[in-house]
Amino acid sequence: MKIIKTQLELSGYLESFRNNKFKIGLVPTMGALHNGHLSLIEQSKLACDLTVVSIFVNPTQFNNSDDLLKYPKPIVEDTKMLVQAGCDVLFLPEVSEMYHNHEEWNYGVGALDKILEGEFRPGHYKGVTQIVFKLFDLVKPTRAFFGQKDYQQFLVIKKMNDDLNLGIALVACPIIREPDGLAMSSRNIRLNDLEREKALTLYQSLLFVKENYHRYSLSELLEKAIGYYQNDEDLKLEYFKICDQNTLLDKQINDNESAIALVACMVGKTRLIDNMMLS
Ligand SMILES: Nc1ncnc2c1ncn2[C@@H]1O[C@H](COP(=O)(O)OP(=O)(O)OP(=O)(O)O)[C@@H](O)[C@H]1O
Ligand SMILES: CC(C)(CO)[C@@H](O)C(=O)[O-]
Ligand code: BAL
Repeated sequence: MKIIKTQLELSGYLESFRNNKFKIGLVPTMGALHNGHLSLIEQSKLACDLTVVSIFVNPTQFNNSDDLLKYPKPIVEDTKMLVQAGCDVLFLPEVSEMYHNHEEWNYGVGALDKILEGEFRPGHYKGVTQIVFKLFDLVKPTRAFFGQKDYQQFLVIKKMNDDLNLGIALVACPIIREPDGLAMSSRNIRLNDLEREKALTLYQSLLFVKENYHRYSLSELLEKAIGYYQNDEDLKLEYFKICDQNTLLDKQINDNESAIALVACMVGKTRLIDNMMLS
């Protein structure tokens, strides 16, 4: 595996592959890799001739400085995992390599920026689109692979890809879970044993809503789902919503048309998100 730290070296390295019409797959990550990330790499290796994984803890998408400071950075373990997974190129830039001072980014994310993650993490998607645009522009991938765990992020990136005619095939990959159902996340390692148990509430409440989607009205479903989080001081629910899969606007009726339940919750000091398709 080739490890590259500068944009100049990466674009130079990729040029001959591009000229030879190699299909390039890009898997953008923030590191602290787990099986969720590896599943994206696997998909890229199946569909592309060369797989580039980026590890970059992007400061502009963090609205909480403590969250940024505490973000895990186990680069030695990550590198080993990437070699084992058959990654071809690891792009590992410093912050100063990706940003210069007083840089502006004015792509408007629109309505998706005001709801759910956009509401609770102001400026988050501005930072995500800023870095993903840079990575797309640099790597010029044929395909880019993202996890459905960050479902709203996928819709935001899809919109940018369409709005700016970037022409990249975007692939949404299923959520990889621990055996008990907890969605894998780099932030899970911050949970203590008790919090790890309580974190399962996200999966359990989503599963309840999926299994009972046609049994109760939407308001009853939401009330029962929110009930999972009540009376526990370690769980601070930010939102539990049942939305249309395309717009992420609240569903009005529980029909069979593209519904998704999404949740964000603080478990102790760790913020977790999860979601589940309902139809
Ligand atoms: N459990 C998972 N299954 C599938 N894809 C995942 C999973 N977790 C993360 N991903 C995807 O991996 C890519 C990189 O995500 P990232 O590096 O932020 O990892 P993460 O585990 O989501 O970390 P965190 O949620 O703590 O920020 C994203 O496209 C994300 O959606
Ligand atoms: C897409 C991404 C790598 C951009 O920093 C990040 O938001 C993530 O890991 O999901
Ligand atoms: N996987 C989303 C990255 C973030 O939480 O900032």
